[in-house]
Amino acid sequence: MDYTLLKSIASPADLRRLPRTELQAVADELRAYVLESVSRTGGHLGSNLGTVELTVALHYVFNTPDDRLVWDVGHQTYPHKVLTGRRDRMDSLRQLGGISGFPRRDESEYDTFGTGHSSTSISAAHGMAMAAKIKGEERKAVAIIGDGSMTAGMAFEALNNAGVAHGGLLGDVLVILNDNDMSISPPVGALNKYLARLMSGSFYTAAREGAKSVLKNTPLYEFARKFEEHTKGMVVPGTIFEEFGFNYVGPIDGHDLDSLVPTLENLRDKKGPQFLHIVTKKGAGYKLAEADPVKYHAASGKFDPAVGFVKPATPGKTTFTQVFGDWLCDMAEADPRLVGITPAMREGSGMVEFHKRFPQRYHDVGIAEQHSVTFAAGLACEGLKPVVAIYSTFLQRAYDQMVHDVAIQNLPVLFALDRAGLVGADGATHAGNYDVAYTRCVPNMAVLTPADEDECRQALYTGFMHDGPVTVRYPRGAGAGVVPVKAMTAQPWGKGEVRRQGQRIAILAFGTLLYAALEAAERLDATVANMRFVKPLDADLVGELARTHDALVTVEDGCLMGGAGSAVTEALNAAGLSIPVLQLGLPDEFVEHGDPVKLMSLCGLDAAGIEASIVKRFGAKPVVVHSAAR
Ligand SMILES: Cc1ncc(C[n+]2csc(CCOP(=O)(O)OP(=O)(O)O)c2C)c(N)n1
Ligand SMILES: CC(=O)[C@@H](O)[C@H](O)COP(=O)(O)O
Ligand SMILES: [Mg+2]
Repeated sequence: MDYTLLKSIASPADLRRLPRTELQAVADELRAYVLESVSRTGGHLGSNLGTVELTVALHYVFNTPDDRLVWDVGHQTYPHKVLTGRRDRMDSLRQLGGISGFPRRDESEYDTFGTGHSSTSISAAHGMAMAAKIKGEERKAVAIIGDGSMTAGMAFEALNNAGVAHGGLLGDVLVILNDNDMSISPPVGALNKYLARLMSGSFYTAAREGAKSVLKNTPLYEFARKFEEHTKGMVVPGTIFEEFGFNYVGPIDGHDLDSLVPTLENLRDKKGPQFLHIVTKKGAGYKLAEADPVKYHAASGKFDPAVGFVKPATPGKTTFTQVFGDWLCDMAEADPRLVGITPAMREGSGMVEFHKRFPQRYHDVGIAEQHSVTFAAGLACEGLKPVVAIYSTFLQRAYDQMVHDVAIQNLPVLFALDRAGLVGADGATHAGNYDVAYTRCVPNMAVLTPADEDECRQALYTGFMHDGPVTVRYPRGAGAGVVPVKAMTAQPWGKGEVRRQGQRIAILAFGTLLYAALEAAERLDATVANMRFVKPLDADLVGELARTHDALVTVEDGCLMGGAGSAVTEALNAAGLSIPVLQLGLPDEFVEHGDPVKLMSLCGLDAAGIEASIVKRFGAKPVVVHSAAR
């Protein structure tokens, strides 16, 4: 395809100059372009293919960027990026120095709100709509949210707030529910069942009072009019969204531009909170993705669109996620009290097999991180042993639940924290940089940082056996390749181990950076300790190393501020030990998207970087002046 139309669109203003009859051709080119570029870069696929017509219609009808589009999650914004002046940069998507896979305010004026985590769009759009009212400006704010993201409490908190007037002001906010009957996995929960009922009874809603005028000029209007004649006097039931104060319209076909464009035009001209329910297909227009939307949610790398995603001929290294999934099944086999919980991340968290084998002990609670944690607390109160499998970045959502519902009551909940540290292509929104800092300060919480695959299995077992809340953190992908021993052995609680005996400098490694530290230590003849626990910290080992070395170096793949290195300095202070300490970890800045190996190197957290930092601080032949307190 030579993308003649797309090439003529440098910005949405160009799109708006085209006759409506050309829009389907634009959509066809756009879909092909997105598929082709994702096949070269990897990235989210199904959701982008499913929102092509919606994106064209939105930029055609609304006066963007003056009217604000807020994309929930933002994993479906590739067509939006192409239409908003970033067509030529799509080949750099999610790569170091390239454009982000999510909307970014610093990337384009059309990206009105940065996302990555779900269910924020209605709140943000409501804020923008209210700001327009307060400032006396005429503009619309549109939130585009998927059916999966709609399950989060935050979406309903926003509806609850946006549907009523405040001080006489009612925002002109339009919520578009993009219902493709999919989350990453098949959708779960009562809301999904409700939306399905709305879909099957669509003739009812099409005939509702508020909807009729909006459907004018659409193919649905005549149908709605006839239906109204037929049902005169009948009470048509309201939708939940109307109860929240929104004018509900739909469901309409989100791939049919002849319905979408006039419906959006009519909604654009209405005041107050509007709600449009559209129905789309995840992966639309690409048969393989339509047939298997779970697999085609995202591409991990390049692929041939004619062939689709293929498994590599030789299996890759076992990932930490797989280690967790195997451990979970083995542990469930051994202990009938185990219950596995995921907030909508079954595949990413390695729980597919567990779901198959233990369906009654598997709970996908939807995109509901807060609920997942308090639900686990409830299970634990009744003597069960919940394991919450959650990405480090998403546990941020449930901080109070972790503190208030789990830790204060000292309940035995195991948090399996996947995606700890930098995650690579998803960038700062998904990086798990903060969990050590935000968990270790909470009383009763134990924080385990396994160094490799086997340690991960044993740490999960150790945490599971502990009678209190525990986090076990591990990164995306594979580690050093240490094949887990099948037998599960509890690690000595709160104890680290010396892995290399050297002189003068002692490196205290937390987590998978142990191996980079060992490599650096070889060249410096430094001692290396695998600390295993951030909390309880092995204060005896810290003291011993401080007394026998000239300087300590802490190494971790989490944020420096408040992290494991800080725990070490606190322990030294508490023991009255004074020794130079170099703390290595992630800096006080958001690390961009890109290849994780390169990113770690840029942060000075590969073997060469660790060595260089030590040499820089302590000299090539590390000799440090002894402190008075030793
Ligand atoms: C708070 C949060 N939890 C989990 C995720 C991971 N996640 C990204 S997309 C997605 C599914 C979203 O479903 P939906 O909104 O229906 O969009 P679709 O993928 O169907 O287009 C999930 C669970 C996230 N981004 N944010
Ligand atoms: C958009 C989103 O939040 C998910 O799709 C995320 O990108 C998945 O990340 P992993 O590939 O690490 O599971
Ligand atoms: Mg969906």
